[in-house]
Parts: sequence; C-alpha cells; structure tokens
Amino acid sequence: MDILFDTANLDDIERLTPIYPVTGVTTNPSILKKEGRVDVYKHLRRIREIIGPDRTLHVQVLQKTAQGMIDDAHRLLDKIDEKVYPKIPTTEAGILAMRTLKAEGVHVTATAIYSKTQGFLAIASGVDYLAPYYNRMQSLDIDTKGTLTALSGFIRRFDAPCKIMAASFKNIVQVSHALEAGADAVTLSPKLLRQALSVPDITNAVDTFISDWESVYGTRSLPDD
Ligand SMILES: O=P(O)(O)OC[C@H]1O[C@](O)(CO)[C@@H](O)[C@@H]1O
Repeated sequence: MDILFDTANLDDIERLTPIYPVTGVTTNPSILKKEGRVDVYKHLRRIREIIGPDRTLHVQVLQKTAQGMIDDAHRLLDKIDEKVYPKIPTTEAGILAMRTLKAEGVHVTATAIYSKTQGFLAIASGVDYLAPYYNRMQSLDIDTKGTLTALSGFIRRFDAPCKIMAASFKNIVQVSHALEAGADAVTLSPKLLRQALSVPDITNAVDTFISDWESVYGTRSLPDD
C-alpha cells in the first residue's frame, strides 16, 4: 500500500514524513498556489531533499497540447530530477503525451481521472499511476467505488504495471472506501490523517488506561523488574 502526502508545504513534509509511513508526495498547481509565489523548482527540489530519492514525487504539467505537456515534463525532469513523475491530465492530448513519455522511459502519473474510459486509456498507454478524483467524482454522483473496482480489475486482468493512486479526498472515510474498492495508493493532505488520529475518543482511551494503572500502582510507569 502507498500513502502519499498531497501537499507542497515544506514544514508539514519535513515534520511528518519521519512519522507517517508515506511513500511519496503529490502536488498540482492549486496545491503549489497555497505556498505563495515560491521559486518553484527550488521548492520542489527541497521536497525531494526532504523525502529522499526512494519516495516518489509527482508534479503536474501546465500546458494543454501534447507537445506542451511533453516539454513541461522534460523541464520538470531537468530542473528537479530524473525520478520525478510528471502528472499528465488524461485528455486526448494527454494520452499522446503519456504514450510519448512512456516510450522515452519516463515515469508517468495520469491525472484528472473521472471515468473508467480515461482510466483504461491511461492503463493502455502504459502509465505508472492513475489518479482518479474521489471527492470530485462523488460530487458529480459518479459511482466512485465501482469505477475504482473496475479499473483495479482491468489492471489485474491485463497484468498492467500500473497502480491506482486515488486522490481528491475531503474526508477520511473516502480514503478507506477508496482502498476497499481497489486503490493501491492514496494521496491525502496530512491534515486529514492528523484529524483522524486526534479524535477525543482515541485520546480518552489512552488516558483511561493510564489512570486505571495509576489508581492501582500509584505511578504512571511500568516497573523496571
Ligand atoms: O479535488 P482536489 O482536492 O482539488 O484534488 C485534486 C487531486 O488531484 C491531484 O492533483 C492528483 O494527484 C492531487 O494532488 C489532488 O488530490
């Protein structure tokens, strides 16, 4: 299972990567916008420095034409590093860009996925990750779980070297539903993970165990022997 941080916030990435079992970081232009007008390549190289070479870093292209997307992908590989996964929107131009980049041996993440059709086209184009937009699909009344299950079935049946990285989460329930439906990976803001672990019931349970112990032994520690 892959869990990725969907953020470009350096403080969060630096503080939380050693704690959570994350395997990478995803960004898009809207996520980068939250950091202000940063020196973008410097910022993304800093993310790479923090997460190290073994976690994946997914960065979106900006252009809408196939050649523009390919050029953007080359720019990202050149300015950040060769291991970056350019994120290519799954449009007609995007499909051509994905196929071209895969033929060059570049890692590719297909993004902006709302449908099975986009998904199977990206799988057939040889991409490494598919990023279906869980919350955005749900808001459109699209059968989100059914779409993920179908895509996961296609990948297994055709033995495609592709992982589903579900994205666009607005609550933690959507994340486990995506994993149940067949997502191999989920990318979410660290805030969602932290919120899920800070519910009062969890803290209360831990506090009650400690105070029960203390009421018997008069101390909050385990004996040395
Ligand atoms: O609906 P949202 O929150 O804008 O999310 C869009 C999603 O698309 C991605 O760009 C796909 O990787 C994520 O970074 C993000 O989770």
